[in-house]
Amino acid sequence: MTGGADGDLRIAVTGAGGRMGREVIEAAAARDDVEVALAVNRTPTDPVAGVDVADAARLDDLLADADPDVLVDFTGPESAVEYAETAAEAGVAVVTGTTGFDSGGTARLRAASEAVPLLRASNFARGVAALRRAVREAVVAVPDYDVELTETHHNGKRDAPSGTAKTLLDDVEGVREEARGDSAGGDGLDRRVHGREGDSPREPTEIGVHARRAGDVTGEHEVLLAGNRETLSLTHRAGDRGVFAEGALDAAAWLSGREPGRYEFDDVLGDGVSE
Ligand SMILES: NC(=O)C1=CN([C@@H]2O[C@H](COP(=O)(O)OP(=O)(O)OC[C@H]3O[C@@H](n4cnc5c(N)ncnc54)[C@H](OP(=O)(O)O)[C@@H]3O)[C@@H](O)[C@H]2O)C=CC1
Ligand SMILES: O=C(O)C1=N[C@H](C(=O)O)C[C@H](O)C1
Repeated sequence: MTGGADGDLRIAVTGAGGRMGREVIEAAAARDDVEVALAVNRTPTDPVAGVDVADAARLDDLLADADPDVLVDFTGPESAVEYAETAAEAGVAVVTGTTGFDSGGTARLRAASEAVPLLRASNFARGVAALRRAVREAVVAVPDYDVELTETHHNGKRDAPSGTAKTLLDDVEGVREEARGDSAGGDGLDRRVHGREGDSPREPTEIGVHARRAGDVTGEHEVLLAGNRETLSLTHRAGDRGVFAEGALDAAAWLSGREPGRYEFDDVLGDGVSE
């Protein structure tokens, strides 16, 4: 790990007043290898875990003053892109867990990653990394089974389906396309069906996607694979947001000092997902 004079990783946190921003600052406070050099928020926010929160509109000047190693972002898709571009101009690496990017936002993140290392992940839980592997393996084993994905989140979540759901769907489609010999690049036969209504039966190439929003559920993802005489259900449940914050800090520590480019959470975990 690279970092400040005493060897600590120095991070900047955007969205410091949000659910995840607070969690990241609290997780950093609980570690002795990470220092929060800067915390910003769009709207005025009281200190978080003793860390003052500055105005995000001044991010460029504040980055120049604080000179952090990595910017850790959990905000919204528009702000995440703007913050990543500001960090790239300042030569600061970026970890973003924000979800809901459109193709334009994704392209701008890619451009930012030409200047600095940028790691984007829809989910920083190690269990989700394991779930992805298990799902890919299961789909290889039963490529003709029906697949339905259900995700459940708290009632404050904006984007649907979740970023993790989209990642899992990409994984399923990639494996199924390969099994069928479809051309690579996501133009295969599979069709995502969001919810269901009407009177026609399910097509084999449908992948059902169901997004539930209720109460304070941190985050649950279930991939159901079903043949005619058996079902296989693979499920991850996040117990609290600390699991995401810890993963994001691990990613920041791993990313600091790397070459510019795009990175994923799997790069951090290597061959294993255990702590
Ligand atoms: N990858 C992962 O492991 C995880 C990813 N996430 C993702 O992280 C993101 C944030 O989630 P969460 O913390 O629950 O959300 P919150 O709504 O609790 O917080 C959002 C934060 O982002 C700021 N923000 C939102 N939109 C803008 C904008 N347009 N300009 C500037 N600031 C903005 C808010 O500022 P303000 O206070 O001013 O409103 C707030 O600080 C989501 O995309 C979510 O899906 C969440 C959990 C885990
Ligand atoms: O908004 C959330 O809360 C979460 N968002 C991420 C997603 O969209 O997949 C990760 C996690 O499920 C929590």
